[in-house]
Amino acid sequence: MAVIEVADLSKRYGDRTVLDGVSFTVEEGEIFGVLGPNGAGKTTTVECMEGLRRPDGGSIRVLGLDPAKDGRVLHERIGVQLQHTQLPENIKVWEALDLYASFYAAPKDWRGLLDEWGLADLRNARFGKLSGGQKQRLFIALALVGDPEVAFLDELTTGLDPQARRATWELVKRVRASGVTVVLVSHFMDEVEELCDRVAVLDRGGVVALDTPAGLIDGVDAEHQMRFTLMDGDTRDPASLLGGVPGVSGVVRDGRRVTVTGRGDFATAVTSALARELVPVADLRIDKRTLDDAFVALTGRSLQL
Ligand SMILES: Nc1ncnc2c1ncn2[C@@H]1O[C@H](COP(=O)(O)OP(=O)(O)OP(=O)(O)O)[C@@H](O)[C@H]1O
Repeated sequence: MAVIEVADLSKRYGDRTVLDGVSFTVEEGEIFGVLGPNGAGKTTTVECMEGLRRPDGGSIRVLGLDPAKDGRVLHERIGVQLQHTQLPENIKVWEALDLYASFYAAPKDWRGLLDEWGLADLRNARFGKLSGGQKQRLFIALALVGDPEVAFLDELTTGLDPQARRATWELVKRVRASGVTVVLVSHFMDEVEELCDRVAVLDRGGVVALDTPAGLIDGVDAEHQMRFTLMDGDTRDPASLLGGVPGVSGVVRDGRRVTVTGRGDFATAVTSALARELVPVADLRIDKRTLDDAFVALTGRSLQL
């Protein structure tokens, strides 16, 4: 069942169009990624879904409600972690939770959230003293204090070190496991690959692809490589053995190391050819295609900053 339906969304700032014909649906219980480079319109898109910005065209339904008209009712059913959420440096963790709980008619008991999100020991800590990872834990707890059906998490891991990022990913999985649908805004490929069930790739104000991360990667016909090592004393020429294998576009030998470049499922065909010709090899490696390859194929640019 779709919990969010966005159809033909458009948004202008002054005479500048930043969203033009954006459409997608988010299904109940999924982690849905909105991926794109800086300025692509990700935050504008989610803030229209949250009722924080008014679209200029198109329609949005979140839990069957129009965020622009039913904002008050919707507010009770969604949780929002804004990209630039800030709290006073001096506010204590429990005070922040208590404050946010007061925004909702039927909030969760925030004492339970303290335990659930590993904040119990920090309940009297001041916001300004928390580490980046601890702040994100608090922001997630704040987004959940209203007991939402949908949580919007915007650029959750920007500025965190790798360990804190991974820890935050586990938290996002737990949010979903607790039955909350998650809309995750990100410009990190690895994050989206790890967390999202489906992804809308935004570029220059439009959706350029909408698929699972694996589907996006499989849809890319980018060249990639496989490498292996020939046995000592094997003098056969790999280029003549493998040059005609379907999908292969290049074979380079450097000593015993061989690198084969190709497209599609050429690696399976190469492995079969090696077996057929009774060529034993070692250290066989196939370079993984990534979501970044998919992004480059879709937009002509890399998203890696
Ligand atoms: N209130 C505003 N007034 C004018 N221009 C704006 C406003 N908000 C955003 N923009 C512009 O609209 C474009 C889309 O911004 P948006 O924040 O939605 O993109 P984004 O994909 O979320 O980018 P980022 O990853 O940098 O947050 C950008 O060029 C931005 O400068």
